[in-house]
Amino acid sequence: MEAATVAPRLQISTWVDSDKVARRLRTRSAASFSPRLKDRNMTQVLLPHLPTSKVSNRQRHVALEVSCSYNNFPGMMGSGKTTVGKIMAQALSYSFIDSDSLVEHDVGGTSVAEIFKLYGEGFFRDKETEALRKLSLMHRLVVSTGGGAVVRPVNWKCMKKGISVWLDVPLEALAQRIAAVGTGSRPLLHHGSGDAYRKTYMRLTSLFEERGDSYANANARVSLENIAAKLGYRDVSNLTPTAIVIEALEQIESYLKEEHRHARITF
Ligand SMILES: Nc1ncnc2c1ncn2[C@@H]1O[C@H](COP(=O)(O)OP(=O)(O)OP(=O)(O)O)[C@@H](O)[C@H]1O
Ligand SMILES: O=C(O)C1=C[C@@H](O)[C@@H](O)[C@H](O)C1
Repeated sequence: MEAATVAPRLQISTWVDSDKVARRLRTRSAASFSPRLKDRNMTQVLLPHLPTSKVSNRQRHVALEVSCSYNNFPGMMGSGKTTVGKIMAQALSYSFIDSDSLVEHDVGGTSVAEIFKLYGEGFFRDKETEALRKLSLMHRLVVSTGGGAVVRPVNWKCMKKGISVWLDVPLEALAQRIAAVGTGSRPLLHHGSGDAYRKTYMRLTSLFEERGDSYANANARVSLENIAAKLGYRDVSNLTPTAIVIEALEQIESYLKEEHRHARITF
């Protein structure tokens, strides 16, 4: 379903008890949600405006009907697409899938690193395009796309069948996360010797120079630096995945509102 056809279904401005939602968020570690209108393939998400501690008791919340049935997360390696995507899927009562895992499955359970080694990057990219095409036909799904999926325009045709949300994480934070777990499973980073953080940071910098413009094609952008600034944190490493999911839902809501406004002007 094209996002533009989804926009007119957006509903906003529901008032709920902020403390209750904050309590639920703390205990469930995911955005508070209540499945609704299942027959129409919709889910209502209660979305608190952050930070809850800095606003009055009876605070405005947004009820967002996400009637688009396919969301996807492009972003650099290690940006948290899997972590954030799984929580988002749980919040929406959608399924979650990682496009790299689908490629691995389609190549007989061969890991991405092995696929690169045995058949080369071109073969992997073709399989990735095939996987994204299959996924774009599915419903009620959140997808974590491979970090390099954004470079092929044909992949965007698939990703734009739903709403794409770019997880924008500072390269320093990415390099720290990746260096901490090692680069063995990431063939494009697994080169050379020396300090793991520095090597990873340099490689990520050159990949981002090539791809930055492509990530910006996404319908919405979630900047960890912006969330940290809103919450008064100095460092993005203090952000919980739940806070990132909430920001992602807010950005989707803004995107849909803008699409709705645009559709009303056009028609
Ligand atoms: N908000 C966060 N703060 C700190 N670490 C995080 C956060 N989100 C994810 N991580 C960690 O970063 C690493 C990468 O996360 P994840 O696998 O979700 O990223 P990804 O974008 O799916 O990566 P890839 O594209 O390489 O598969 C994991 O070790 C995860 O625990
Ligand atoms: O950024 C990339 O090009 C990649 C990211 C991973 O998700 C895998 O898709 C693969 O390692 C390539």
